[in-house]
Amino acid sequence: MLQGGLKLSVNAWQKSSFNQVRYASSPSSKRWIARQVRDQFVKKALSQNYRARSAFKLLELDQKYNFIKPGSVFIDCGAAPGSWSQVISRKVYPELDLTIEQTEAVDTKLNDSLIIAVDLLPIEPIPGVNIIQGDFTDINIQQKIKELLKEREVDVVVSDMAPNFSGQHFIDHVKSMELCESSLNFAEQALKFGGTFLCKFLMGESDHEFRNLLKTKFNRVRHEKPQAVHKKSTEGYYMCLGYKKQVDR
Ligand SMILES: C[S@@+](CC[C@H](N)C(=O)[O-])C[C@H]1O[C@@H](n2cnc3c(N)ncnc32)[C@H](O)[C@@H]1O
Repeated sequence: MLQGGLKLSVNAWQKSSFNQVRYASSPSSKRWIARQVRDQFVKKALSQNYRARSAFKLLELDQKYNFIKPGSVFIDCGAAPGSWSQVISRKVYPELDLTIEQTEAVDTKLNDSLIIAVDLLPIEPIPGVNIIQGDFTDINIQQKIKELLKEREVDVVVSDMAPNFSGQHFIDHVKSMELCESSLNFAEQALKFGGTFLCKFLMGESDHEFRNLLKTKFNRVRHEKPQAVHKKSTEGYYMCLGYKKQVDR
């Protein structure tokens, strides 16, 4: 996540971050801030007014697979602070200048797109995005999503959900796979035939099992590690195309 307000210029932000490095209390926070200052994706996010560097993970995947299209229905799970929803909103409402942070409501009837973003944390308003605060794994929250959908089928479910890190890799991996399963369960109910599912996971013992499950449900499943993922990170993404929805006869 980016530190500092969106309105800071890159230079001002760098200057303030250098000061933070000087005054940071612990060595690990010094290292974190120093890494942010050097990070090309942090700089790009600031200059393009994205709320987090992770925007560039979704942009890279969309450039490769071209699945963010106007007129589609999107669910963004684990959306805070909102950079993936910003990417989707800018792509599906190209008529609007969404590079400028706006708080007033935007007429989303420009086309048939629908974007629903869910997170445990609050998300500042994003033009064209319906925000739900709550636990995505809670059926009451999933019911709220269904109410917003009004029986529309979903084209794309993306999940960038990450658990609170315990620091113990195995525990974090298991929690991450639970979030993946929850988003897949929801996707199975909501996606249309041929729909797309993208989910983040932390690599570990059971990711292959999950991948095999995905392969039974989608025509194409690819393991992706976009450039904006830190090299040493165990984070990966499953990009799943062509949902094989069972159609009732
Ligand atoms: C890496 S951040 C997402 C960044 C986001 N894609 C963006 O580009 O701004 C992971 C998010 O997952 C959320 N999260 C984790 N567990 C969740 C849950 N059970 N329900 C909803 N959100 C959850 C966290 O609150 C956190 O904001």
